[in-house]
Amino acid sequence: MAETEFAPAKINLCLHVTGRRADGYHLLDSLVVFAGVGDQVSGTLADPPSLSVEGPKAEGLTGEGDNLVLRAARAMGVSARIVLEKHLPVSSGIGGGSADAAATLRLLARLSGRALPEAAAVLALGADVPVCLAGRPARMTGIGEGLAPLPPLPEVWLVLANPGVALSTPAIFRALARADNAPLPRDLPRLRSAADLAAFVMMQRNDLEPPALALEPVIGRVKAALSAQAGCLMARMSGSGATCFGLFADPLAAHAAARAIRAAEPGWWVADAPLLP
Ligand SMILES: C[C@@](CO)(OP(=O)(O)O)[C@H](O)COP(=O)(O)OP(=O)(O)OC[C@H]1O[C@@H](n2ccc(N)nc2=O)[C@H](O)[C@@H]1O
Ligand SMILES: Nc1ncnc2c1ncn2[C@@H]1O[C@H](COP(=O)(O)OP(=O)(O)O)[C@@H](O)[C@H]1O
Repeated sequence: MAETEFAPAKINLCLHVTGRRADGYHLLDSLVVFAGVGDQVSGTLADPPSLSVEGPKAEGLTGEGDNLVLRAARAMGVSARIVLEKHLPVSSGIGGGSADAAATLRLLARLSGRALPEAAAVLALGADVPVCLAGRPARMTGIGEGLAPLPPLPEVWLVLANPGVALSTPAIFRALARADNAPLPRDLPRLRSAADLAAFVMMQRNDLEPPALALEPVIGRVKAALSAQAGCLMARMSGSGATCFGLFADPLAAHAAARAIRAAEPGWWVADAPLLP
């Protein structure tokens, strides 16, 4: 029987780049959360393995061997017939490929009864795959292998907007002016309300935003469109872009904001969803 796993969008509420390793990978200090919008990975055990990609964002992604779903299946050593229903825009800073890889690992572990791969093999799939596999709000450090769970966060809604330009993660890291930026505060304050969370996040940064903005000035319009919506507490770019998020205390305001942006910018991908606990 086919089983399904949800692959939620990953949002970097803040992303401080604090160093660069000898191999070129960057050290990060990031608050990572997940939104109730994402892809779906379904499958059954089958030989030979196969992947079909469906859904509104399937275009541009093929069932070829370099798809992160198939790479994750190979890391599990499990042969399955898999269907990826793609809803998240590709190369957009919300970790769609990493979320798909993590969902595939969970799915195939469930179907086969096998253990998940070792931490190093999970990280080798992508720096964002460990946090996506954990699937809980976390402070992410190292290149993505350091994970500390965050204390419970307040109820908050996210509006995500992407202008339809794909940004390559390595290109954005290459364009970063300096890698030795200040980390997040050592101790995070207790965040009791959406307003507390937004006020704290607003004092932090996404160090990848300036290079992304330089390459794709439209990101400035995306952030401005989110910030201009009634009830938007703050807006910022996620990951290496170009998706930006807005934080909202009120789900109706978030929904109205998403509808308004969609109406004004029919070419953009826009979603509203709760922050997942
Ligand atoms: C920037 C972040 C922030 O969460 O998110 P996205 O923008 O991809 O969503 C991640 O670190 C991306 O993770 P992921 O997309 O899995 O990256 P990988 O495939 O491992 O790496 C792609 C390339 O990005 C660069 N890279 C990635 C991670 C990192 N900590 N330092 C880097 O310098 C390297 O050039 C690497 O070759
Ligand atoms: N299942 C997948 N979904 C999205 N991208 C994938 C997938 N498999 C491989 N990729 C490749 O991974 C790269 C990064 O994709 P993605 O995870 O969407 O970026 P980001 O982490 O910036 O949101 C793209 O070049 C894409 O072609």
